[in-house]
Amino acid sequence: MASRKLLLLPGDGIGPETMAEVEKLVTVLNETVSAGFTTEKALVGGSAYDAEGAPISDATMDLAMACDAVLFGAVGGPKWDGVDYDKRPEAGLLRLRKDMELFANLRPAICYPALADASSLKREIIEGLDILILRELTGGVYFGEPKEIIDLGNGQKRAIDTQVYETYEIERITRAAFELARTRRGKVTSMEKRNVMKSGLYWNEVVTRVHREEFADLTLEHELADAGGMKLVKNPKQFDVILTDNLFGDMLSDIAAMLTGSLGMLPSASLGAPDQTTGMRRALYEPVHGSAPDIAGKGLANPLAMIASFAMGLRYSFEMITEADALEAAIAETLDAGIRTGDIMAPGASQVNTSGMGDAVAERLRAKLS
Ligand SMILES: NC(=O)c1ccc[n+]([C@@H]2O[C@H](COP(=O)([O-])OP(=O)(O)OC[C@H]3O[C@@H](n4cnc5c(N)ncnc54)[C@H](O)[C@@H]3O)[C@@H](O)[C@H]2O)c1
Ligand SMILES: CC(C)[C@H](C(=O)O)[C@@H](O)C(=O)O
Ligand SMILES: [Mg+2]
Repeated sequence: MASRKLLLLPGDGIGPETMAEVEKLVTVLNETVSAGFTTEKALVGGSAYDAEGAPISDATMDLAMACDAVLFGAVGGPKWDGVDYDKRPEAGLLRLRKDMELFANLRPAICYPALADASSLKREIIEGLDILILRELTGGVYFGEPKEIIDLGNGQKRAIDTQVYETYEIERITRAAFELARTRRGKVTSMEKRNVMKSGLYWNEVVTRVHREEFADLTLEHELADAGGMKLVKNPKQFDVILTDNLFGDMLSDIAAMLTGSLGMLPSASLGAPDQTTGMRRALYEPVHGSAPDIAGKGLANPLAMIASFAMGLRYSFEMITEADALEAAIAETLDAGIRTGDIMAPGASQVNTSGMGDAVAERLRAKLS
C-alpha cells in the first residue's frame, strides 16, 4: 500500500472547521481505495503564536519540509491585531510559501452549474466559467526589501514596501503558465502595470520573450492589471490562464471568487519546482479565503474551497486523477442536489452546516469509489 504523508495545518477561525471535513475525506480514501494517507497535525497562525510564541515554529517547518503535501486551513483574526508585525498570524503562511519555495499558486475559478445564480453577476456572464489565475507567490512586494517604516524625526514617517522581480522568477512562472495553458484552452493573459512600474515593464518583456522562444504555438495577451480586473468582471469567460504577480494575483483572485458565488468556493494549490532526482514537488493546498472571524465557531463556514483544495492535492501531488475527478464530481453532485451552506443558499435549496456539507460530499465520494 502506498504511504502518503499529509501535514494538516488547520490554523485559526474557520480553518479547523473546514479541515475537519477534509479529514472525513481522507478516511474515505483510505477505506475505499487504500490510499495510505497518514496525517499529522500542527499549529499555525494565531493559535501557534498563542501556544508556541511564533506563527510557525521551526519544528512545524521541519514537518512541512518532510511531508508529501501540506493542507492549510486559514490564519488570522482580530485577536492578534496587536502582535508584532513579524509574529502576526499571516507571517506563518508567508514563511511556509517562501521556505518551501512555492512560487506557483494556482487559483482556479469554476462556476458550478448549480451555482450560476449564486454569483452577484448575471447568469449568462458566469455560466460555464472555467478560468485559472496563476499567481507568482514567492516574490514581488510581499517579500522585497526594504520593507519598513522609518521615523523621519519631524513628526513624519516614511512607509516603504519594495516590488522586486528577477529574470528567473518571471521566467519560471511564465513557463508554468504556458504549461498549464497547454492542458487547457491554450491562452495566457499576462497582467501587470507596465505603464507605471519598472517591474511591470520588465515582467512584460520577459513573458513576451519566453512565449516567443518556447511557446509560440500558444496565445499570449497582455492587459494592464486594472483593466484586466474590470474585464474579469465584465466578461470573465474571455480568459483561460491569467498570469500575474503576487499582489495583483491576491486581489484578482478574490475578485474571481465572486464569479463563482462565494469566497467559500475557491481552492488553491501552491507548488514548487519538481525535485531533480525524485520528481516530487513541494506543495501546499489551501482555500483562497481567510479565517472568516465573523462566522467562526458557528458551523456556518462553507468547506468546499478546502475540500476542492484537497482535490487539487490528489491531482498535483499524488497523481490520484480518478480520485480527484471523483471528489470534484461529488462536490458538483452535492450542489446539484440543492445542498447549500448559507453563503451560497438559494431559494428552494436545503441549508446545511459545515459538517453537513462535508458529510454530503463524503457520502457521494464513498459511493463513487466503493
Ligand atoms: N490563507 C489565509 O489564511 C488567509 C487568506 C485571506 C485572509 N486571511 C486572514 O483572515 C482574516 C480575515 O480576513 P477577511 O475577513 O478579509 O477575509 P475572509 O476571507 O476571512 O472573509 C471575507 C468574507 O468572506 C466570508 N467567507 C470567507 N470564507 C468563507 C467560507 N468558507 N464560507 C463562508 N463564508 C466565507 C467571511 O465570512 C467574510 O464575510 C484576516 O486576518 C486575514 O489576514 C487569511
Ligand atoms: C493571508 C494573506 C497573507 C494571504 C495573501 O495576501 O497572500 C491571503 O490573502 C491569500 O490570498 O492567500
Ligand atoms: Mg488573499
